[in-house]
Amino acid sequence: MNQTDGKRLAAEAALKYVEEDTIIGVGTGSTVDKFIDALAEMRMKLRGAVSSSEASTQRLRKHGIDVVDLNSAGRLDLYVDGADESNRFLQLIKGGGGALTREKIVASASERFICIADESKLVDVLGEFPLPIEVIPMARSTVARELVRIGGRPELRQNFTTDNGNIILDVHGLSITEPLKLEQEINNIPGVVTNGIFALRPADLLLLGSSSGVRKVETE
Ligand SMILES: O=C[C@H](O)[C@H](O)[C@H](O)COP(=O)(O)O
Repeated sequence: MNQTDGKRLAAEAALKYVEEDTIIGVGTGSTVDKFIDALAEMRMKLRGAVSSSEASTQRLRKHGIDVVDLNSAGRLDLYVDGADESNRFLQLIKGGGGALTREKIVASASERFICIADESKLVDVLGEFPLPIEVIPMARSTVARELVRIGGRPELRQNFTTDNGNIILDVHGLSITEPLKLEQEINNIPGVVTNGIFALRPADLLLLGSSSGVRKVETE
């Protein structure tokens, strides 16, 4: 089984957590694309979806799923999204697709966050995947200098603008042993919109797809 099959299995397994007549929060990425495709079969039973990116919005609409503004949706019961890395506490690195800020907003508006991924995403220590940080363009250099000061090697993501009109710095070389602390520290740098550590709001359940099926990992 390859990574794509693992993603598909996890995405399909998430479907059973979706309740009828609700508005569901939907993340972004290749794993979520599979979830959206699976969600299409129950579109008539959904009230709609709050989307975390323009890409997911387009895909949801293509399947005939109504996309609802978060401001009119109120609090959501469920948010489903992928991740670039997860530790066993379900603290995540996200933002490989650049959608981290809207993802963090929708996750924070949701009672339950189910993360879907293939088994390669589970790691002991976060940080092998370069940490994405969304930055206001005029602050690129000042933010980059601060990131070097805390031990990282920031690289500007080339030819990329976020859905919010900002840039992404991908930070290499961080071994994130205290995710909660680092998430707050980086978010305090002026010019940072948000960073891809999801520790203040970790996932509640991780569904990991692999050749032996779907493994459930819950917070300890
Ligand atoms: O910005 C993108 C998101 O955080 C994705 O959830 C993350 O990059 C994982 O993507 P994929 O499912 O494609 O591995």
